Amino acid sequence: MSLPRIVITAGEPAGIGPDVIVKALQSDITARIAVVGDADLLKRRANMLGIACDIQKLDIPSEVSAHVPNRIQVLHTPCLDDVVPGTLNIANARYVITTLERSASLAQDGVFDAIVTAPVQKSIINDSGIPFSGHTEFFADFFRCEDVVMLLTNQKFKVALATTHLPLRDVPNAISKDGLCKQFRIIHRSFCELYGVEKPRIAMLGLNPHAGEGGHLGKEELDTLIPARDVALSEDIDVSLPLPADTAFVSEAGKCADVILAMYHDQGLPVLKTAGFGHSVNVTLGLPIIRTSVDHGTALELAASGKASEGSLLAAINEAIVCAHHQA
Ligand SMILES: NC(=O)C1=CN([C@@H]2O[C@H](COP(=O)(O)OP(=O)(O)OC[C@H]3O[C@@H](n4cnc5c(N)ncnc54)[C@H](O)[C@@H]3O)[C@@H](O)[C@H]2O)C=CC1
Ligand SMILES: NCC(=O)COP(=O)(O)O
Repeated sequence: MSLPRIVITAGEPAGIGPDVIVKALQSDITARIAVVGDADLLKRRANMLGIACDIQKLDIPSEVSAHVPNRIQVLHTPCLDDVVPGTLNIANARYVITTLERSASLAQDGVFDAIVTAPVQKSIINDSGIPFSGHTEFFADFFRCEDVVMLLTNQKFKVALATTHLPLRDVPNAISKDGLCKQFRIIHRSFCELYGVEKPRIAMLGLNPHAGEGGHLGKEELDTLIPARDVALSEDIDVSLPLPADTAFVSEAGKCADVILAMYHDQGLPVLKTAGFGHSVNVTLGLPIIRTSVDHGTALELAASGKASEGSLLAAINEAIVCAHHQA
């Protein structure tokens, strides 16, 4: 394929999104790259960090050219109010959503092959009156996908989540046999298409301690997880019996698997982030486009300090490039 075309969204303007973008784009990257965000904000943040870079406004998105270190092509989308690094401004919440909508439309129109997102502050978007639980759910809605799967990946683990951004008390009711079956199919198909794995092995974690201890510590394994697995096996999708989550990551079954499916956000992600925070990537499986993201949040306290690492953004851009080549 010709050079993959990547669009990066600039994220929460008061956070470290602009920092990690100007830092990451100092590197040589083999792709066409444009940033959707406020060009003046990026210029100011680069100055604060002492990074000399050429910020070029790009009027026609399809004219995005090959990336050159320290040159940033920007699809200028102005902030709506002042930006003070580290201080959230509710008046800019709508700007953040506009950057997501613009990137999604461009990807939908085939102008870009992949969207890479810098972090947003979910709370300020909600405080502004816009319901928002995450990029994953936003892009699923935008592309009208009933089911998508959040996958985080690094050198050591690939962890998919059966549920994403919801209160812990709502988790058991959000896990259903049909829902799991759809997720198994999405994971299976995506690992074949995006990662070239012929028959992906999915290690499924139990929801309850000791995977329910034969029904004595919770019934979800018997009533929901195992019946969903039976359907998967009948479709030639390789899914394990529910593994006790506390040891799954160090067990042979976990180590041999291509992907571990955790039942909820904080069951899987602390393990993955402990193993590789700063170098992990968040990928949304099941969208009609490629979408990757950083493994971290807005880290407001680090904005404009120069201390935010661009490692995860570089990994997310690289992952998008690899996926784009696999899909070509
Ligand atoms: N992809 C996204 O849009 C994500 C957004 N968030 C949002 O970010 C906000 C803050 O979330 P937190 O839980 O505080 O997580 P956080 O990732 O912003 O911060 C956690 C810790 O990691 C450090 N850290 C984060 N990124 C770093 C980097 N690039 N280099 C060096 N250190 C870094 C921070 O200083 C802090 O100590 C929340 O609103 C959350 O919803 C969180 C995760 C992902
Ligand atoms: N912990 C992952 C996270 O919060 C990022 O989610 P999303 O915004 O990529 O959906």
